[in-house]
Amino acid sequence: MTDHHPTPDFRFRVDATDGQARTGAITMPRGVVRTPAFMPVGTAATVKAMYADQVRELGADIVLGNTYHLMLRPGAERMARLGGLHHFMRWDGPILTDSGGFQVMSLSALRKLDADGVTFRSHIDGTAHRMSPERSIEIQGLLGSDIQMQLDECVRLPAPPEAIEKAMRLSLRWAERCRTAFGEQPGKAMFGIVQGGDVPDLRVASARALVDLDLKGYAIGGLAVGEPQAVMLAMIETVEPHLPAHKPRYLMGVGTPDDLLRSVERGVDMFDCVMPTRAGRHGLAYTRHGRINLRNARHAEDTRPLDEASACPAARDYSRAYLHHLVRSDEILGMMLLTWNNLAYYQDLMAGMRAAIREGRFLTFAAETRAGWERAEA
Ligand SMILES: CO[C@@H]1O[C@H](CNc2nc3cc4c(=O)[nH]c(N)nc4cc3[nH]2)[C@H]2OC(C)(C)O[C@@H]12
Repeated sequence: MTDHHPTPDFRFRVDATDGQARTGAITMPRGVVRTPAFMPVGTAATVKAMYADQVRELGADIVLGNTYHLMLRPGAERMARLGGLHHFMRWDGPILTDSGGFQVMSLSALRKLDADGVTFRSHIDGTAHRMSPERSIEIQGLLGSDIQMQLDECVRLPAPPEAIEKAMRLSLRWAERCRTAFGEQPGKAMFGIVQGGDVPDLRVASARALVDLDLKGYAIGGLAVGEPQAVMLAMIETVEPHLPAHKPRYLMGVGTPDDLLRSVERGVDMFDCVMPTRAGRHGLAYTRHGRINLRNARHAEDTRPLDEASACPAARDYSRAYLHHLVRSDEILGMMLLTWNNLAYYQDLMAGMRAAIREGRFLTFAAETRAGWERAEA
């Protein structure tokens, strides 16, 4: 496989395909993102319970930050005065930032959306804030983001088709305004976000209109909001043929290990999800043998590690009995070790997919991976 090095501009290369699955890399000044890629979520300038060095060592090339959280605390202008998000959190690789619209609608109180943006009150201290497409891009620039997301409106499903269409068209207008505000930034990218809910015609219209804007990458939004996996997969299948093969596809907020396998199979290149980190904090371990709830009493005297074959110390060097004890005791180390294990498992899964696609055995890899989850624990 051709090795990849950072490049002065933003470039995406597909090295191999297997069916619709692709593997390659995004190269940019701050580093190389091997695809398919999973981005650990670093919402408030930290991947919760992890040191940035650990996140890098377990194989993550890029992390996600959130405009909504960082504009409220510590503040976009303050972050710029402090040298930007990379310096602040000691992450020197690429960072992708979400634009804030989704988080405003899912986290803030008293929000009002209009044609020019969204007005809302902070969930932290109740202060009033205004976010327009231009302000969202300005904030992402102040943070120093390498891949900036357009401001969009994500409608919660189920919703009437008229509401879905209205939000999709607003998001298209905001995509144009974000592209204008972003301008030309050679080593960086602004991605559009395909909306359209669960209405195929609206999904296609959204994708085609965004492709006409000739953006550097395309996200599929409006999913992973509680809809059945079959609906999510159907929307990927609907949108994928209308997205250019030579640009990255990013499925926002996804997902479980099974979601990742099925979405990569359908041509998705990038993912982010709070699942591995959030589950780790709640005592849940993702492993090759499936998901294990360490709170369960059956682990109380189990001296085996989570996975003796793992390169991750959290998976290899600690007994399930100890992890059970930490979780039952609400010890901070329990959250740390299970977060570490989960992120390492997710990165191992992505690395396994990349190799399998290169070797033309993706479907076999997927089947073997699922079989490993089914094999009931001894
Ligand atoms: C497993 O954690 C829950 O699953 C949701 C992740 N699902 C998700 N879908 C998304 C869609 C969009 C979008 O359309 N546009 C923009 N800009 N960003 C988005 C971000 C998204 N993340 C989390 O969101 C809640 C709060 C529902 O719980 C988490």
